[in-house]
Amino acid sequence: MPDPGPSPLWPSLPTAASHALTLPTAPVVPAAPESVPEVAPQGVPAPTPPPALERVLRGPSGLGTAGLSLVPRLEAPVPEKPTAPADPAEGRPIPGLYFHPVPEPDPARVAEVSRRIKEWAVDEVDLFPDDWEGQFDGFLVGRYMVACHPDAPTVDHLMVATRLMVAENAVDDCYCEDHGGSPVGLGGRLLLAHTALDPLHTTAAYQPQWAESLHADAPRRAYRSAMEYFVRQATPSQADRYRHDMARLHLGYLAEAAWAETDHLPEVWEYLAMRQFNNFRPCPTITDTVGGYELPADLHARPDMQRVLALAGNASTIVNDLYSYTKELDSPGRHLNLPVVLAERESLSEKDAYLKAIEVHNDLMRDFEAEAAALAAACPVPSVLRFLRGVAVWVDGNHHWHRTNTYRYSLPDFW
Ligand SMILES: CC(C)=CCC/C(C)=C(\C)COP(=O)(O)OP(=O)(O)O
Ligand SMILES: [Mg+2]
Repeated sequence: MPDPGPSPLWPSLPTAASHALTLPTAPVVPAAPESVPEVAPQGVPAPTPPPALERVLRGPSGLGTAGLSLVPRLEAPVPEKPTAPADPAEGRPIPGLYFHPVPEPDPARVAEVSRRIKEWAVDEVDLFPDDWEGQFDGFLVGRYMVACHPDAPTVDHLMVATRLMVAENAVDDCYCEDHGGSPVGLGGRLLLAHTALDPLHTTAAYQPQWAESLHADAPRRAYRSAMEYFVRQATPSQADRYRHDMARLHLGYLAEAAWAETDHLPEVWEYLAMRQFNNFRPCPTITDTVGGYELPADLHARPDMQRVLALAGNASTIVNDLYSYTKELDSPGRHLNLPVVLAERESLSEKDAYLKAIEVHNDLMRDFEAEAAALAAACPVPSVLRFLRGVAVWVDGNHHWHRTNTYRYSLPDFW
């Protein structure tokens, strides 16, 4: 595959902030956070931006602003042939995948987030039994979140994203997948867990039983606590956005489970529709909360913004399908992912299906970048620009984590 050349989104756009700095492109608007309810259990090429827009995207220039020149979004070296990584622990990128490398996440921040998240998991929510500790550590969530949110102003902001990420994975593992999960009865479990995010409002007689239920298992304890921290940092509309995205996620889990129960093999487009919901979307869409500012609700709701977010989530999620392919082949039963569905539905060899899935991913990435650039040009509001950049950096950080998490993922032997 030819080198993709400069990023079509914003050629040398600074994307990652030193945490000592505030991004200059959008004022940090610390809007009033949503209050915690008392009863809640406490809990291809895109258009080139015009010069003025490009200046905003790049941040300041001129004398004295060098320190504000944030880490650039690096270009993707796309190797024709796999190359052995300098350090085998770093993993290697999927040959032919279109992605942007990111700078190594700040090790001091990674260490602090890792320390604090373990403390939260063990002491605050009793997340896992002792024998799952290795898997918790191997998930490397501190590195993941620092890579995805380089503009977070403080470690506290990073922790908001990190707790949610851990909680989301706890629900997926314990309710849906290989830590006791099952499609049977999933709807009931997910709905009750969803009330940890979107509280039940009922009569005084029934409220206490509901509040108590949120402590009944690790996924609910994690959702309840992570959401409580989140709403302290988020505005009401940011919290509402997150609840909507999580409802989408749970709908996706349910479709996947229903198909597993009836042994239904979806068409490729049907699989892609399910995966648009069973998707990383709730993670990049909190980038403004984690960055300490707000993308106003009416700008978030714009159809062109919604399309950008769906494409970003879809590209990020197909990255997971590609990097987790061998792990999922080794898991019991048939685990759906894009290469598996392509192989079955389009009668392709495993290798050709995997290569086609890479192309699907690359098309999604390019569409995401083109649509984001078009939106930036059409609506050059500072919070929109910063948000789009935050989403793009999240996509890149997500790829970085998948590539480098060799504890969890390994590539198939297709090259
Ligand atoms: C963090 C978050 C919102 C996760 C929701 C859904 C999810 C776990 C993924 C999109 C990752 O996919 P998958 O379940 O296939 O994960 P692994 O391949 O097991 O890492
Ligand atoms: Mg997967």
